[in-house]
Amino acid sequence: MRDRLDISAYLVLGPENVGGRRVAEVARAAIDAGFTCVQVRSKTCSARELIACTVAVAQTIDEAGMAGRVALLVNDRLDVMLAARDQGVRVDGVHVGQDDVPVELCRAHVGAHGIVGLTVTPDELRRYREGGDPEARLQLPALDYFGVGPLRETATKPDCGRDAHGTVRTLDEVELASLVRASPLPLVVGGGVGKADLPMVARTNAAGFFVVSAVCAAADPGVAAAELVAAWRGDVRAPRP
Ligand SMILES: Cc1ncc(COP(=O)(O)OP(=O)(O)O)c(N)n1
Ligand SMILES: Cc1ncsc1CCOP(=O)(O)O
Ligand SMILES: [Mg+2]
Repeated sequence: MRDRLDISAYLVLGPENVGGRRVAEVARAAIDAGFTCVQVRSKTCSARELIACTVAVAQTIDEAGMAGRVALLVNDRLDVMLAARDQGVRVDGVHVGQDDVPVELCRAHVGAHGIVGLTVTPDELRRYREGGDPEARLQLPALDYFGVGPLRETATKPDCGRDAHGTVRTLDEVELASLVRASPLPLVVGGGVGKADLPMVARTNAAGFFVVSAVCAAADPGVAAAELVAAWRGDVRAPRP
């Protein structure tokens, strides 16, 4: 999976995001619409619930004929990823934050062909660059991509980008483009992202966008996902005057 990872249209979701629908059903709608990567993320589920949810999404990806083409990752929980794999389904890896399980340990358990993604702030990203912090640069071989954000404040993760004074630091096109240029790894951008943002995100040459609400809170997640994919690909034509 490492050599063909596609994080261009990346769905992050868990039971608390889907408004009573099944996580696997929402994931399937997004995959059918062209999403390329799915991350199971829950801050409310027990480990057992998260394992069951991950297994269900893995089965859905398999049923869609996309196993090995649409990557399936688990947020934060290396143990959950391993437990789901133990049940015989394909789970490609984990996405972790700076305070989660260390990336070298993730790599050791995910395996040489698995996926490990890491969240960085703009300041943290500087540590991974040439001339930056040597300890951070040593982590690079364990990693496949960086997640950055937010584009705007989001209720899904209210602490994202918030500094010690409580101000949310958001990214604009100029800063995002400069982060993409400086990054030693592909960057995926999320946090408050909607379809109207995607032409701008695509112009920065980011590897992709990630969303929770734009798909999970939509009345029809499949339609919303298809509109996001079209906007990312630049298929959306300006309305006739
Ligand atoms: C693709 C992607 N990027 C960033 C995050 C945020 O991860 P983290 O900082 O660990 O915060 P939580 O998601 O655990 O609240 C992400 N999940 N996915
Ligand atoms: C997981 C995560 N990491 C940074 S913002 C975010 C959630 C983005 O959610 P939404 O797409 O609903 O704004
Ligand atoms: Mg985390």
